[in-house]
Amino acid sequence: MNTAAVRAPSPPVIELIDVGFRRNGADILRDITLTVHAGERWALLGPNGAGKSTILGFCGALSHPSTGTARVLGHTLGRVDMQALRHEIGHVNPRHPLDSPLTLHEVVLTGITATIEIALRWEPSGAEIAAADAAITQVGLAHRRNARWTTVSQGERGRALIARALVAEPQLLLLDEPTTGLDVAAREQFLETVDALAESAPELTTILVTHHLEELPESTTHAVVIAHGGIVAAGSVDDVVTTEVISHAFEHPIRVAREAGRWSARAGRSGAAAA
Ligand SMILES: Nc1ncnc2c1ncn2[C@@H]1O[C@H](COP(=O)(O)OP(=O)(O)OP(=O)(O)O)[C@@H](O)[C@H]1O
Repeated sequence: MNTAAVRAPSPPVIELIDVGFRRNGADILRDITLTVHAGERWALLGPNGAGKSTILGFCGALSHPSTGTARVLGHTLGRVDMQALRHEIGHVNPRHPLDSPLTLHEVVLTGITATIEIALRWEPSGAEIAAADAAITQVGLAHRRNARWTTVSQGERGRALIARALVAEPQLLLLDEPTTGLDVAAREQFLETVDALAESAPELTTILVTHHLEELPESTTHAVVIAHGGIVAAGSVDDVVTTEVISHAFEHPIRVAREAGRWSARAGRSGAAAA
């Protein structure tokens, strides 16, 4: 018997129903309806200004929509303590605004208090120190545990920020253009780390925003493409990340290919230069 066929569907991690977002008289998002289930690994794609960060802001309980309903981990935004909800969500922001020379281990510990610096009058317990060490090992950085943040490379920082997010045992992990500024080797190491989560944390739901299809982890299962504040396509990654959908969203001919699990995009030329 196929047990997958009879298994009850998992409750949604994100539910956006007819969501709209309006600022200064302008519709930034409209008619956004999207459901994300536990263990799915989504890519959020679209051209500059499409509204990706705004949607990620709802998923991260940083803001709530002007119209419609947004539920995150079962809580309706606007009717929940957003700050408390944020503790259940890991957020990897490559522009982590840290000024002081904490060690990598200390930066990971700040994931427990959801602060940038070590929280005042806070002493991590033995279990919390061990959890930080486990998360650092999980992302392959045990040898850099005591390195000062200022001496940690961009690539290592990206992986350390995943460890910082994981130490709080989130159900949802948001990755906001996480490979920005990484060289090609560091990018691959970062993507390997993300792919490894699919094995080590299969129930963890991830949403990754990127402009570049080459930066999609192999383990991506679903994608949503947005343009001009609306959804162009959403669903299984192989149905959505196609030449047709991407060309439509970016309003430009873009040939999409998938080879050995990874995606590539080749943009056509307008022809003006050749004329
Ligand atoms: N609070 C706000 N007030 C006014 N306009 C806003 C606000 N937030 C976003 N916008 C506008 O809404 C549009 C969508 O912004 P958003 O940052 O979500 O797009 P994005 O897809 O993440 O873009 P990018 O790829 O350039 O980061 C942009 O035109 C932006 O200028």
